[in-house]
Parts: sequence; structure tokens; C-alpha cells
Amino acid sequence: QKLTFSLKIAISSSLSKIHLNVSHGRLCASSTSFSQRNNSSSANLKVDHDQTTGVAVMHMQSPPVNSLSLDFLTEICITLEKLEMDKGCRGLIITSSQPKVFSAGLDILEMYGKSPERCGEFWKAVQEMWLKLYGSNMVTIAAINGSSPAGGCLMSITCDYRIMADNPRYSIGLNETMLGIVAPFWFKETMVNTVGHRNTEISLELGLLYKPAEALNIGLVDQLVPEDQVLSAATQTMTKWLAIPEHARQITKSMMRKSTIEKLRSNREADIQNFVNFITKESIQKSLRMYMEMLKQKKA
Ligand SMILES: CCCCCCCCC/C=C/C(=O)SCCNC(=O)CCNC(=O)[C@H](O)C(C)(C)COP(=O)(O)OP(=O)(O)OC[C@H]1O[C@@H](n2cnc3c(N)ncnc32)[C@H](O)[C@@H]1OP(=O)(O)O
Repeated sequence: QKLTFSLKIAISSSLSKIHLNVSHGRLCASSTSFSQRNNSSSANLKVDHDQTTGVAVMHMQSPPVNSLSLDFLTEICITLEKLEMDKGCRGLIITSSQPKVFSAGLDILEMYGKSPERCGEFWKAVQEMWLKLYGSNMVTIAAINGSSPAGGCLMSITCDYRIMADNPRYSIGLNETMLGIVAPFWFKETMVNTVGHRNTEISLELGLLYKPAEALNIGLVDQLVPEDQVLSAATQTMTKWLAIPEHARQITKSMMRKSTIEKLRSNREADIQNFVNFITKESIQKSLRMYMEMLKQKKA
């Protein structure tokens, strides 16, 4: 068996000591005296990358509700690509900086009144985000510190592990049918891979949104913690996951997810066409309009 050693030397003028150590088959160079942070921000994302632990925390900060617009999805994909390529990043925690909401899911305005070309571009970006996250070599943890409907739930279940704030005002689930739309096969399969066929069937047909305790009960999330401990619990869990021999964990993850990923990879164009045909239908546009009106009325 071939062992791959990656020599990670973080060069910084402020660091005088670099120590070599071997950890789970990885030869690492790390500082023992300082924690090196590499923080970056784009318009709607803040990434704190701790070079010492190899863990990046991606804070979504797209007001008001982190809805996934084409621009926001593009930003997320670029960030994921950079982190994936960075040998110094082994773990990713995704969380929200917006109060009460992890992500409201796909931006409904991207699916309403838009040209077929634009809808196609949007859907390609949704696919891209899913492919990058579900197929990531990094350990990925969703620190769900607010509501997480539809695409927000999808984002969460693409991660390896989910920790949710134990606040009954929050909910999570694939509620697409409540909008009069249908969760595509790869949303469905990610859900099946998480909570099993029967739970998915009930959940998707009824468009259920689960309170944290219910979500824990069906295995949609893995752990509930008090709201102010979501990030610290995610960091603790990350340490445990990163202690597993890396190549073995990565191959196992790939084995578990490969067939679902391949199904989309080999059908991307058809899936885009399917989405565009579906979403531009007059009846579907009407359902989306009614749903948006309902959201506004709820507010009034
Ligand atoms: C065959 C298969 C083919 C393929 C078939 C097609 C497949 C498509 C798959 C779709 C996947 C999706 O994710 S569809 C998206 C589903 N998402 C949802 O149902 C979530 C809807 N939102 C909510 O429930 C709530 O907003 C929630 C997130 C809990 C936050 O509640 P709050 O009270 O804090 O905030 P609100 O006042 O409701 O919202 C603040 C503002 O944000 C707006 N807003 C909220 N969610 C939004 C969203 N997703 N997109 C845009 N805008 C949104 C509201 O309208 C408000 O706008 P102003 O009034 O202007 O301030």
C-alpha cells in the first residue's frame, strides 16, 4: 500500500520554529507556538482558516436569509474549490452569520420570471455546489445555527456530520412540495443516504420541516446542542474526525457516495434541461408566486 506523505510547511516570518511530526500517515510541519490564521472574505462569505489545525470555518453572510442566488452559489463554489486545492485545509465547518437562519435554500427569485438560459445557468451552479460538497475530500460539518429549509437542508446533508442548535423555533427539511415543486433525484438520494428510504418518502411527499428534536429522531441531524455551542461542538467533532487515518476515511467516503455522484455527473445536461422545462411552466411559476406572497403575508 502506498503511503502519501504531504509536507505542509507554512512559512511565516513571525514563526521561528517549525516542527515536523508524523500523524496518521501524514508528515506535517506545524508550529507549536502560534496558531496561524488565514482569513479571507468575499462579498457574502467569511472564511477563517486555521492553518495549524487545518480547519476552515465558512460563515455565510448573505442577508437577509442566506438564500442561494446564482452570485452566492458562485462565491461558495469558488471558495470550496480553493479550500479543496489547499493541502493545508483538511476540514470545513459551514455555518451562518445571519440571525435565526442557516440558509433559506435556493433563492426563489432566481426561479421566478427568469429566462430559460438564466434558469439553466442557475441550476448548473446548484449542481456544482452539490458536487463539490458531496464529493469533498475534506471532512465537512454543518453547524446549523438556524432554520434550514430545502436547499439549506440539502447543503447540510451533503456534509459528513450535522450539529444543530436546539431551538424549537428552527426547522430543517426538504419542503419543496410545499412550494409546488419537486426535489430532484439527487436531492432525494442525498436524503435517502442520510435518513433512509421510508423517512425520505414521507418527508418529501409531505414537504416536512422538522423541529430539531424530530430531526435528531430520524437522523436528519446527528447532534443537538445549545445555540451558543454550535460552533464549539462542531470544532470538537472535527478534531475527532481528523484523527482518523485520512486516506482510509476519504476512500470510505467516496465509496459511500460515488454512485449518487456519478448519476448526476453523467446526467448533468439532461438534469438542467429537466429543471428548465419544469420551472418555466406557467403552473409552476404560479405556485412560486403564491408561495412568495404567502411568505410576505406571514410577515405582515
Ligand atoms: C422534476 C424535478 C425538476 C426540478 C424541480 C425544481 C427543484 C427546485 C428545488 C428547490 C429548492 C429550494 O431550496 S426552494 C427554496 C425553499 N425555501 C423556503 O421554502 C424557505 C422560505 N423562507 C422561510 O421559510 C423563511 O423566510 C425563513 C428562512 C424561515 C426565515 O424566516 P424569517 O421570519 O426570519 O424571515 P422572512 O421575513 O420570512 O424572510 C426575510 C426575507 O427573505 C425572503 N426570503 C426568504 N426565503 C427566501 C428564499 N428562499 N428565496 C428568496 N427570498 C427569500 C422573504 O421573502 C423576505 O423578503 P422581504 O419580505 O422582501 O423582506
